[in-house]
Amino acid sequence: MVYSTPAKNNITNEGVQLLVDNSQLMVEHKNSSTVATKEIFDLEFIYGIEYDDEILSVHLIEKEKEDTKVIGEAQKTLTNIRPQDVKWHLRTLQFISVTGDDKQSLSEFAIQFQQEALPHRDELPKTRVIVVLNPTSGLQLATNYWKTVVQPMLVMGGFSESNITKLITESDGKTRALVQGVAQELTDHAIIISMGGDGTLHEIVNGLLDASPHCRIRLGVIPVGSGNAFALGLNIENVEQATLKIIQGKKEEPFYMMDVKLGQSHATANWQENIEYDDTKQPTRLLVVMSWGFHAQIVSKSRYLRYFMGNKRFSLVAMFLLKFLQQYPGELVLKNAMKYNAELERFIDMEQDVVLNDEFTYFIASKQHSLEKGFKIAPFSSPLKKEMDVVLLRRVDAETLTTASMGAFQGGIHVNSEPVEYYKTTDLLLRVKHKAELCLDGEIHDLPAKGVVHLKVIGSSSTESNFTVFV
Ligand SMILES: Nc1ncnc2c1ncn2[C@@H]1O[C@H](COP(=O)(O)OP(=O)(O)OP(=O)(O)O)[C@@H](O)[C@H]1O
Repeated sequence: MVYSTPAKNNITNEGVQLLVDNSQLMVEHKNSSTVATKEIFDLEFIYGIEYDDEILSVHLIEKEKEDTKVIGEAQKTLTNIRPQDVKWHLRTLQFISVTGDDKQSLSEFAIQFQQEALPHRDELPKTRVIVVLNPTSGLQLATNYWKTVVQPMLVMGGFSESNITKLITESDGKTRALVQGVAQELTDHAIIISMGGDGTLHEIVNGLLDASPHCRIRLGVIPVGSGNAFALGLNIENVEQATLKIIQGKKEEPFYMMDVKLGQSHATANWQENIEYDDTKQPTRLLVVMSWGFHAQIVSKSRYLRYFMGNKRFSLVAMFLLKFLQQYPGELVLKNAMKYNAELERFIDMEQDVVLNDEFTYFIASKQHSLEKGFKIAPFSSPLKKEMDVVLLRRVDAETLTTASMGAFQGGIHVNSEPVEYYKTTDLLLRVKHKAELCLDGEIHDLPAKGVVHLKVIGSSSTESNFTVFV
């Protein structure tokens, strides 16, 4: 529906015509010349609309101009190939009526405009919000983002300050128990917001599942970590956009994770049927990745560079590991698998279990398409789909692995090249020959020789749990 009103810019006093059409707000400037210039704002970027004291305020997020510095193809290396961050900022437009007679028109416009742009606005003041903030994630900007962006947006969007509780995470896995405690007291439709990276989200989701509250819980993911793979999997790239999704509440979906069990099997035949699982450990569900070999080594060796180097640390450690490239012997079983066929550009059902007994150079099982911004290692993976994606390379040299990694940084084109094997599965078993380090959602775990890792895809909404994520 199209509706409009005359108004004046509250700061410049310039006369304008406000018009909403086709999910856009148009502000037509009535200059002294006969030609009116127009500014257009998509309603999807609006997080607050107020009509107060006869002033209409429209709060929105806006993309800043991108730095257009382009690196030529030939100059691209693993250390300079990462994409630049696109910055966003908050902006407020303010309008008043032109004459006393127009007041009615402006206030009616405001009501209609709010109903269209923010249809869930009336539910927000009574909604309970728990923000779990990790001040140490990524470049340690979470606290600053909370004060300058997230909290002001939530309140302006309609949440009540008295219904928002902020919890600060604790180190060494203690956040999981903290969230478990909080989740037990939550009522239906409460929102839990993760303000951290994937490690923080991992603890929050595991804590929620431990509590298994019988009410519906809604998860908001605000990426302030280094990788932010889960947020990227939902195409959420920045703090402003993530907060907007929670306020607008347009779409919420259940998501899928990988339930992981660790064990050991010394059996020579039929080892998959003879695994001794370590039942002393708490259940663990992965939201992002299980890796072994080259990738797990990058994560392991770059752990202590987190605060100093941002994501460049991964490239630096990768360059070093490529010089001393190792192969990792093991046995892999993928059940209900599909394999990517680059020529057909689709996955093909495998009639039988995929069984590989070989030396692996690179191995990841991922629920997300990108492990960090730009690094699209499993291009068709999604947290909203029932499969995990497995990307592997066997017995390759450093040059082949470098080419594949560069392909992942170029939109995921590596999956079209011969040495890269790309599968989808719901059930995976891996037995390593030698003692190994595994990366489980960014944390390093030791596996003994003949150690087994078993991954199964599970959903966030089931008989035991019921939670969704804002998408
Ligand atoms: N208050 C705290 N002090 C020190 N460390 C903390 C604190 N709270 C959480 N941590 C640690 O932060 C780590 C998780 O960080 P998180 O994953 O959110 O950020 P990141 O590693 O920068 O991002 P990503 O996982 O997306 O790459 C965990 O190791 C956890 O123990």
